[in-house]
Amino acid sequence: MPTVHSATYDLLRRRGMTTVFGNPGSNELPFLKNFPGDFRYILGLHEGVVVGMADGFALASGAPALVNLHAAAGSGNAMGALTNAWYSHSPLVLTAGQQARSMIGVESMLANVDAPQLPRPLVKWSYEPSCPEDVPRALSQAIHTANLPARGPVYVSIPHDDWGHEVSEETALLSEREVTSAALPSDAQLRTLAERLNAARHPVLVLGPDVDAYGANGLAVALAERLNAPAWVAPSASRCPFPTRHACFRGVLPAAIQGISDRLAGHDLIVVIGAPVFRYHQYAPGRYLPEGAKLIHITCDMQEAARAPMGDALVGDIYAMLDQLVPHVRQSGRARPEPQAAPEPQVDPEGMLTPETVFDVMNAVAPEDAIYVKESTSTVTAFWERVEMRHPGSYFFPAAGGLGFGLPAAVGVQLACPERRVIGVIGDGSANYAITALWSAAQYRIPVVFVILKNGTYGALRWFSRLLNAEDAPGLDVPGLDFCALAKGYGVEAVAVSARHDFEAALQAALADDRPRVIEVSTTTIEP
Ligand SMILES: Cc1ncc(Cn2c(C)c(CCOP(=O)(O)OP(=O)(O)O)sc2=O)c(N)n1
Ligand SMILES: [Ca+2]
Repeated sequence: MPTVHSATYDLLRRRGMTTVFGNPGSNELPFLKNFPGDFRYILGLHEGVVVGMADGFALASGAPALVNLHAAAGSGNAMGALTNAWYSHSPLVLTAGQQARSMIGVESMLANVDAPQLPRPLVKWSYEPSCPEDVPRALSQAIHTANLPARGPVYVSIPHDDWGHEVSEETALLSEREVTSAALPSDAQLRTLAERLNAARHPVLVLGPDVDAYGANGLAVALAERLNAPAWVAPSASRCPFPTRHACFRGVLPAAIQGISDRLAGHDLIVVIGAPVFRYHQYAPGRYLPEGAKLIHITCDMQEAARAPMGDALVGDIYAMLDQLVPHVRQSGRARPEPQAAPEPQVDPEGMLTPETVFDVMNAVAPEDAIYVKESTSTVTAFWERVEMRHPGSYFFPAAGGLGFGLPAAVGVQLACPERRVIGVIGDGSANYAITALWSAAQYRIPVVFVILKNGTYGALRWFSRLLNAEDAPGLDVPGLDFCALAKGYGVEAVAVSARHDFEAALQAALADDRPRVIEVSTTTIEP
């Protein structure tokens, strides 16, 4: 007779979920025993690293990823990383070991009291099966829930004395299921949408992370070229949905209400695709829309559509909708937008580099299909201006701004995409939230190039402190960090540089290596 243990591994195998990201406790050992030879376990030394690696892996592979955490304390450590996974529509299946069923009520050690409540509201679904026999079905429901639109993380708490229980032969039916969605508007809805685009005098596209997640970058280019319209990236960009040297490309919108209206002034139709409307950040009240503008929102997420403060919305599969829409959009007679001018090189002060120079060198040296995992908050604008990104899946940034994403997500992305090189571009503040990811990179020989921009401060907070008139706030500097010593302590070779040619040589050497490397670059601080 099959058991909960054998049925679960059969189900995971059938779904291709044979990589387990985890950090174990005693509650997890009955799940991990007799670990099948065709599975691999990627250990993270902190649950924030575990979920960050799984998040990068799921976002880059486009498939659900399995996470196995320790009960309450482990799941609690993962909540920061879950904020990003929730907003990036990351299909993570989090499992957490629970105390034995008879020991939960007395709240013995390692009991996850009221377990399904713990990860909310950062999961689509959260559950603890009412009996051992229901565990395989619950995991099947978790996998399909994570993967159906809008995709997102789910959580299943499993008592450790369930794994040996026998289950019915019928459980095998779970592994045969195919559950897919085909959310397409009606022909009439698509034609109405096309007519609005064809009638617009000055349309503009605002493209978000779900264009990249659905692999619809090429369709976004086709739409922009049909319309001869400028294409902005939606604010707080967590992915790159459009080639950044295309003539229509205009950069990333500011994350401020009035700032967006100012940038889009003069357009009569704003078409937002694959992003919420909008992921504002700094509080800068103003008009939601420029004078005379209407907004249409195309999204895979009904919550995004429902909560927007203005405009019309259409919910469906981003790729399928654009694929059906583009042929109905007439070729515009407007002139194609002019490409943006390349930014001027910066002059570096003695003994350090400007982030702009770092990015100019990175753009010159890195492979054209490199993948960037970014988490240096004050250098985002300079990065998008100077580093060219052409292909889908080229950029990942924490979708909720929850730091501690960059280092582990870079490891997960590289694990998912061994054929491309991953470069982590991490601030010296952010690097500390999940620094133990370096250990996992070393242990599993995952050749990420970690570039740590060392400006000795929380640069973005310096800017915010001026905006919020709190310049005397304490705790905004991070002096005295030695990332070479830290990296070596976790088994990763590292070098510190402060001159252009040294950084260039170090980056070339790191890209030629099949082991992870850290490059600590002394940089100035720039105003975001
Ligand atoms: C988990 C967590 N803690 C604290 C913050 C607050 N925070 C912090 C601490 C920032 C500074 C990051 O500094 P950095 O060195 O990584 O990058 P820059 O110097 O380029 O800003 S930006 C920001 O929002 C956060 N976003 N997430
Ligand atoms: Ca910094």
